[in-house]
Amino acid sequence: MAAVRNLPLFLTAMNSAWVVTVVAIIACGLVWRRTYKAAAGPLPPGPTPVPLLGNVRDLVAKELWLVATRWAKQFGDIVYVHVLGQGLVFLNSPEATMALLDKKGSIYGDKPALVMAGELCGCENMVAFTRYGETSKRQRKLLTRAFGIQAIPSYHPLIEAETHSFIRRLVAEPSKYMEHSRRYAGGLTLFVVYGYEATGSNDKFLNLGEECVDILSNRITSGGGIWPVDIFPILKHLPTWAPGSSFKIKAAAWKARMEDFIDQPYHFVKSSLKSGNYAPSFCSMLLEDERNWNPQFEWDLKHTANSMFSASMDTTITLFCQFLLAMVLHPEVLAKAQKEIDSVIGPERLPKLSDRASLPYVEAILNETYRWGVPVPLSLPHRLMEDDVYQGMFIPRGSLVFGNVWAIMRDETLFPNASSFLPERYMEQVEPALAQKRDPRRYVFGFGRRRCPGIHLVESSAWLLITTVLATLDISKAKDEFNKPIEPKVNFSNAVFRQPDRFDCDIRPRSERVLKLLTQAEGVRF
Ligand code: HEM
Repeated sequence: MAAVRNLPLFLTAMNSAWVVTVVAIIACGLVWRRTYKAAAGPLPPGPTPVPLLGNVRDLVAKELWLVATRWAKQFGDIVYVHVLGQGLVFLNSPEATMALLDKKGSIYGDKPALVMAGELCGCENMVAFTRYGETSKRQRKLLTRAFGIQAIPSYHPLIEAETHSFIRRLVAEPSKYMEHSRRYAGGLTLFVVYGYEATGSNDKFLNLGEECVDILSNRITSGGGIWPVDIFPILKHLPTWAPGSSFKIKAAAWKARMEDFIDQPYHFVKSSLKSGNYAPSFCSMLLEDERNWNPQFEWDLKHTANSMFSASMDTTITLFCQFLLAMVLHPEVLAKAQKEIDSVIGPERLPKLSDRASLPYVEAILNETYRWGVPVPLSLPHRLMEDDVYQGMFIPRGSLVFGNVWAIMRDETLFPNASSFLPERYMEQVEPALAQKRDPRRYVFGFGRRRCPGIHLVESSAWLLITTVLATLDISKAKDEFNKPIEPKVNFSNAVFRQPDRFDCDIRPRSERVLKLLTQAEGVRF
């Protein structure tokens, strides 16, 4: 997906003679490759490519998932396109995603090699960028120990505390809901990962973390993440005085900030551990046994820990904003959920994670928020490590494979009236096999060996977040000067996350009693 966004720009920026030469070389390679591979079966169907450039013109930066889903309707479960010979495969059904990304995870578990983001900007050891192999296996092992389902209850008290702080900030400045959700996601991750409690919105690590997420999302991957040096790695050897080498100077500056963010919070945990004054966290849990303190282990730990901040920010903000939007558009759902919460929890306390089993309608809202909101509609691409064949179709090694979560979550046969927000669909009793197939968690957290390791943390934190919002706040459309409701204008400009751009809404506390409960909860840390 990343490749796609930058290519037209990239091509116009290059010297045209050079482009023609390069394209010709790639085309020869392609022709050879296709002839050679014809025996293995046809490529999966897809829109007709133009000679040499492939499907460059078919790919768009904005809401590519809509285009990919139109292809799914036209060509079926699996669609193949290519850009300058780089294959992109879209898997559009539960069956295709499970058969390939899950069941054949050992050959579909790689990630694309990005010279700029990885090697030059220092992100190559972030979990989401790590190539499949020994490093990624060691990182995943650490993540499973600290974020496996059995570890999550130890984070419950801090999830509750961060949720209450978030609601207090929302009450104080409702129009800044996006900033608050960013602060919530960052604060929760810093605490869970490093045991570091951010102080206010001008906190040093929060600021550094946000600066790095900004560098990553808005600079390194702003045009889609593919730079000329990713296509022609030889460019990395350009001296910094040479024309066209400014990317190297930028990369060096960004890398320095990334390294600060890898090192500084990690040193904080180590010195807190030495002083004996620390809050339990992902790092402290793994560092408590000093026998582990060898260079390899510490290197893995600090890079793994650092990956969590950027991985959790946009996903968490997107999920919250989708939930908020659903409540603005569906007052009947909000009212029904509040009725359930009031009857189960009553007016004397705030919700707790232990209330979960007693609130089936709230559970249905969370399910429907994942499904309707689809936070990462094309998931993140996996790189196929060996040639493969699926239903007689040949998938070349090196293809970037996307699970088209959007197409699955909008499949009318699985979800009648799929574009409507209807939590009731998750209240119906259905056969266990169908319930499993319709469970949005199977898709929205990615696939196979790269599936999101934060899922169990999100399951608790997102549930408490939406339940506490429902219990304490009224949400509705904003009003104009004539007191007429303003329809929220919804636009999705982010290329990877389906994060609604800021929209108008009205958020206010449900009652004086709620404000009192929130004040009482203040200062109760654990
Ligand atoms: C609503 C919240 C979240 C959603 C929807 C989400 C979704 C995803 C998706 C779709 C992927 C790509 C999986 C793939 O390549 O197949 C991913 C990867 C990842 N997520 Fe999450 N995520 C969320 C929150 C979090 C949180 C809170 C953390 C950490 C505390 C986290 C840590 C990661 C990491 C480290 C990866 C990279 C895994 C790898 O490549 O091996 N995520 N997530």
